[in-house]
Amino acid sequence: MIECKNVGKVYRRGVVAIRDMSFTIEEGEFVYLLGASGSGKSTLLKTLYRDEAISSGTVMIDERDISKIKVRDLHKLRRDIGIIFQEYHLLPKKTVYENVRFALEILAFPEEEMDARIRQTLTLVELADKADCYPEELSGGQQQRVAIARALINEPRILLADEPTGNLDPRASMEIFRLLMRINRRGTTVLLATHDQHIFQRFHFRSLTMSGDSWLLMNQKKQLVLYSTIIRKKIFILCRKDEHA
Ligand SMILES: Nc1ncnc2c1ncn2[C@@H]1O[C@H](COP(=O)(O)OP(=O)(O)OP(=O)(O)O)[C@@H](O)[C@H]1O
Repeated sequence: MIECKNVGKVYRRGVVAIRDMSFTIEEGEFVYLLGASGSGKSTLLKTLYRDEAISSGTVMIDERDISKIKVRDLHKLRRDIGIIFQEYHLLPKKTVYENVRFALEILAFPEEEMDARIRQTLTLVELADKADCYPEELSGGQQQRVAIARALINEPRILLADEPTGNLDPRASMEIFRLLMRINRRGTTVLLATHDQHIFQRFHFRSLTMSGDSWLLMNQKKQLVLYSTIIRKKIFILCRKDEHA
């Protein structure tokens, strides 16, 4: 479970990226963070990964206050969290297989179990047949899937996805969204930051309407499937497990 209480983040020069944000995300949820450019989505994901320290409030992950984790113990937190970005950050001189293997080497994963784990993960992201290719031989969507495989290789309980489709065309984006949903159905909590509201239409949601302080999203049976709260003009949308199309 992820619990943020009154979280604030102020960068140098006094730039306020997050102001007094509170929410809870249960294990296994699929959470969309929808918001305009500059609304603080990336900052929020970075604070959950402890890549950025928060300025105020508390972030608890599985009842651990992550601000209190010592730098030398950060790897323990990050073992439970995978992260992907708009850019794929693959090693260009390593094959798909080697890129994913490298992540396991860093984690000092048992050598004898590596091959099975890598093959299994490449199968999950539907890249088993590309194991020997180099990144430059892959499409953008395929490169992102390598990045996803690398992020999932240690079977983290949480996957943070920061605009993973930002460089992709609609079709490749759709494949990535579907893959993230599949990963979520296997039990991984997914936080997806995007400013792409069209994904909801593409996933056959019926309407996204404004009601008072909240956005409501109905499916084709007019059931409420998403809700959101507007936090200081920033849109924050939660989608509960198994409720997406
Ligand atoms: N390292 C940094 N130093 C100073 N200010 C920063 C830093 N990173 C982000 N900001 C500022 O914090 C605010 C939120 O930025 P952030 O990148 O979190 O937004 P975002 O919602 O992810 O935007 P986008 O959709 O464009 O990626 C912006 O005003 C940005 O300029």
